[in-house]
Amino acid sequence: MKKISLLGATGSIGQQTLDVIKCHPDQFQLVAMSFGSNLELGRKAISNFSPSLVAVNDFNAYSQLKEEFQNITFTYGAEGLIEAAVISEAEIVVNAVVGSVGLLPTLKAIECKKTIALANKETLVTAGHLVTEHARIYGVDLLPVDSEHSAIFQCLQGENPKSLERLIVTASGGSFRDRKREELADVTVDEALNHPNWSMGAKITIDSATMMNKGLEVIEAHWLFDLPYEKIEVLLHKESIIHSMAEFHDRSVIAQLGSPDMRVPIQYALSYPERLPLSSTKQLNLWEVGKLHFEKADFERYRCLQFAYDSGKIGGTMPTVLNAANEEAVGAFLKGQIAFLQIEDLIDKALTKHSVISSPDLHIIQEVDKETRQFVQTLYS
Ligand SMILES: NC(=O)C1=CN([C@@H]2O[C@H](COP(=O)(O)OP(=O)(O)OC[C@H]3O[C@@H](n4cnc5c(N)ncnc54)[C@H](OP(=O)(O)O)[C@@H]3O)[C@@H](O)[C@H]2O)C=CC1
Ligand SMILES: CC(=O)[C@@H](O)[C@H](O)COP(=O)(O)O
Ligand SMILES: [Mn+2]
Repeated sequence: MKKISLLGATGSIGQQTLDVIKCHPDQFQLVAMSFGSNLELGRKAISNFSPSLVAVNDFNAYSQLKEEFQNITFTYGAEGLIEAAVISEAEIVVNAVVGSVGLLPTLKAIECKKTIALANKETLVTAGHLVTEHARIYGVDLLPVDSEHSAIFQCLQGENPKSLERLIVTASGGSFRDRKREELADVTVDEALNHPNWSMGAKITIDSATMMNKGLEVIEAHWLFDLPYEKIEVLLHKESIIHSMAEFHDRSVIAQLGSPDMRVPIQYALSYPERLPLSSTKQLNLWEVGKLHFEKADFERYRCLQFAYDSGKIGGTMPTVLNAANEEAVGAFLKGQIAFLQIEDLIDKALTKHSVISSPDLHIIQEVDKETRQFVQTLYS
């Protein structure tokens, strides 16, 4: 029985993780969970899984639940999130919170030698060098949940990492893939939230529409698979059937395919190195799909992709700025405070202003994250 602590239980990945746990009660047990403020889903998860510890970010939600479930331990705020990440009963921590708030609990969980099933890509973007170094020092596995990285991880099983030549990360193109840049000036939040293939949380869906999601994933791949940016390519593939590919030095290319369903990579991270059945996911019949399409990524159409490659290559605090500026700009767009194309402009301004600091420690990362958010806020408020 693998005992799991789930950070971000009320989100899109969190809910699908609970679904996987429910399908395999003989394999997985939820011992702790965290969420932000979604009382309804939080309450439901507590009733269904009876974890021994629940961390709630919102104080009112925490107070209410504490009254309702008197045999469960509740904790709240940023400290609470860390308590859930380090709980001694858990051997695996699924990090499914959104944003760089996921960094500290990841580092603390690694220090407690938990296996990390990582959905929260912002953690690796903002401080990939710290997280991977920590994992190496403490001898902890960082298992990818993100579909592209899980695909690559699956393609690499049994292979010698030295023979890996190139990673090909596929991209759906997001909500506006059939529109030209000139047609994006007045797009609405609802239109941007309408992803063609995946049902996901709001922030990642907007990232997918700007293609920042793919940029973040390139940086995530750099850290997870230890490859230089020159060997990581993005390929537009609108069906999201091939989840990514690995090319080896004999020019063999191995791909992982499947119907788009995040429960597959979530379950693989939880069951690794085994595979478990997942009969509720749709079987892939390529005759039903008919054709698969591929296109070269266009860096002028998708400026965020260029920002991400540039920041990743510069390294140091630049990816921290990229991530923090993006989180702020996407948050402002979702609240109707800026237009869609301003997301790119705000990120561009934050990157241009920043003087990079190399090999930053945690304190510097946190300071740069905070300063970047404050700077971006001055640009639209
Ligand atoms: N959704 C997907 O299919 C995929 C997601 N990912 C990545 O996984 C991560 C999660 O994405 P997704 O599930 O879509 O996001 P959601 O927005 O759906 O869920 C985020 C979760 O984090 C919680 N949360 C938000 N802010 C805080 C905070 N300050 N402190 C504690 N908890 C907080 C939310 O709680 P509440 O809602 O209760 O406030 C919720 O449980 C992201 O990094 C994303 O990029 C990667 C691949 C695919
Ligand atoms: C499901 C998943 O892993 C997302 O990150 C997905 O890849 C988003 O789709 P895009 O390819 O449109 O960014
Ligand atoms: Mn992805």
